[in-house]
Amino acid sequence: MDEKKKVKRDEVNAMGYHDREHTKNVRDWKEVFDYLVQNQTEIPASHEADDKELRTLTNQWPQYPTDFRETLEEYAREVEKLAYKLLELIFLSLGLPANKFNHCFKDQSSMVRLNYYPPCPFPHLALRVGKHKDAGAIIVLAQDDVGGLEVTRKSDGEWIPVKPTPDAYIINVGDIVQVWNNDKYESVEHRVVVNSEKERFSIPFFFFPAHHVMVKPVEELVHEKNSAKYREYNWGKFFANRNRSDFNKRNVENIQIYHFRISE
Ligand SMILES: O=C(O)CCC(=O)C(=O)O
Ligand SMILES: [Fe+2]
Repeated sequence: MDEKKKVKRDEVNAMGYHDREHTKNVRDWKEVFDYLVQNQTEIPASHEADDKELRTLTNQWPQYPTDFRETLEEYAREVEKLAYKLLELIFLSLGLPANKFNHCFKDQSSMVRLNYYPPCPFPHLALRVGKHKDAGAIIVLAQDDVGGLEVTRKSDGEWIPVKPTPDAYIINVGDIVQVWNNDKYESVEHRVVVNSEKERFSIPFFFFPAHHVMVKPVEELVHEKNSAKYREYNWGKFFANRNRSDFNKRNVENIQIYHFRISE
């Protein structure tokens, strides 16, 4: 049996290998291996608001290659340090204490994803990853030199390719940072377009807080001229809701932070 099939994810444990992800209910052209930064992590068992049950996710590691686990765990530890640093710089830039939100990541639900995008013979019919905004706090993305990542330009909504820069990460602000700072730094909409000839690898690190964290605009930033733009929401439930289409295509729209927007 393929080594990857032995660590295939299932309905109970979302970690490990899979090749059937959907973004906004459309199947993506890729294979994925997901692992948590904290080997065991609690998340809500369902997206239902009044269901308090938790589920423990555990990493699944293949036996081969033998140094796979050790290498990836070390990678996660190092990128986690960078993510904390970036978060601290964001808060400093807003005139707030650098470590203001570090406690939210004590029981973090952060994960790393290894993306393999095979060449796609039907480039007009598929996307490697459909358009979306990343839900977490910060995303540290490593990619190879193939390209395909695109972001929307705010002024006119055009898709702009992000040219790969050797040995550099792409840093994305996620929805949580956007809500914390009340829209000062916005999470960008992005997608990955297919390539009919070349395969592509990318490794995003998703910096996610603990499931119980309630996300809302930081009080110090909210005042008469800058009223809170979002109602408070629970991270774990948001994430569980977002992942509802992981296994099956659904007819529900994905949850987005604008669903928590306070109308002016
Ligand atoms: O592969 C990439 O460059 C980005 C993937 C992505 O946007 C995601 O997994 O959220
Ligand atoms: Fe993304």
